[in-house]
Amino acid sequence: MSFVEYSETVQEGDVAIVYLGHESMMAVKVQKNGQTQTRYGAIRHSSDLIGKRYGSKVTCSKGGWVLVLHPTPELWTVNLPHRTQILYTTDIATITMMLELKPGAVVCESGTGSGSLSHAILRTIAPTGHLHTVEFHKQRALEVEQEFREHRVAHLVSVRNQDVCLDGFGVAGVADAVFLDIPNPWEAVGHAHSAMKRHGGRLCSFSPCIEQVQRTCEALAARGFHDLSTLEVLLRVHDVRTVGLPLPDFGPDRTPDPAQTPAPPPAPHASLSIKTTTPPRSMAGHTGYLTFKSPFDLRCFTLEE
Ligand SMILES: C[S@@+](CC[C@H](N)C(=O)[O-])C[C@H]1O[C@@H](n2cnc3c(N)ncnc32)[C@H](O)[C@@H]1O
Repeated sequence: MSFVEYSETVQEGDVAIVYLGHESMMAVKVQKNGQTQTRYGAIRHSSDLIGKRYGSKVTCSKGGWVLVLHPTPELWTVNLPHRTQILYTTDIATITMMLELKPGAVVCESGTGSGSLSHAILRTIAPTGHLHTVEFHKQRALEVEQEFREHRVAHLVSVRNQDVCLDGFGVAGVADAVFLDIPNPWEAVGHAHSAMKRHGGRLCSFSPCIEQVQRTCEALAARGFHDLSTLEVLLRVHDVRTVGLPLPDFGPDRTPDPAQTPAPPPAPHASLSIKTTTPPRSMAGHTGYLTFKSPFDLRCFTLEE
């Protein structure tokens, strides 16, 4: 198992996702003689997991069953141990698209936080790209490094335990894209500029507050970044369902019938069954503003030296 390569069967040392239901999953480190308790009873790793195909149903000790799933960055995002606030898949998808991430890309990121975005970046830039990620909290940097090893993506990422505003990303002139998720991104704009390839690249900064966005835009403009755009991603998921629509009753048919037979009475409570969608009654609200050096700029831009 690796987060960037699919395997057919569960092996000792894998991180598998145990799926009890859409709202109930957990990441499990598969260990010889290990056990995991669920509300359906225990799962014994040696007999119930190791050697089973990913996607299999596994029966727990109390008779209920769960599914054992191959990990993906999306499943990791909803199951990872939270050490910080994290980015979720709706924002991550937009960031990936707007930064034009693809296999082989070199990306700089700070802060690493809980590694939610990092895993999605790694899956996208594998097998030949590289992520340089900077986290100034020592324990968080160590823990995420350990996870990258366990998820077998460590060869694609360098974790640096330093302050990105003071010490930058530790690389110069290599990045196709830079991503910032720190409280004071305007202080890291100069280092983002130095990390990028000389012929340019893409930048995104995530901030929850509009005052942070304003300061970041000022710093970006002062550094020669142009065509800035800020967007907010709000997802509305509509419910697709079947509804019954009552048919109107227009009374008996009064057109003359040549056969003089009385018109049949309308069917009582006639209704039509159709598929339709209903908008959500509530939805996830604001997460943050994403400020980009806009990819809609068709000119090839050159960073000012
Ligand atoms: C909100 S979290 C990032 C979450 C991450 N994007 C994710 O999806 O898991 C912000 C992280 O930035 C780190 N941080 C804040 N300022 C920093 C700086 N100047 N240099 C490096 N890391 C910094 C914090 O320690 C924290 O772990």
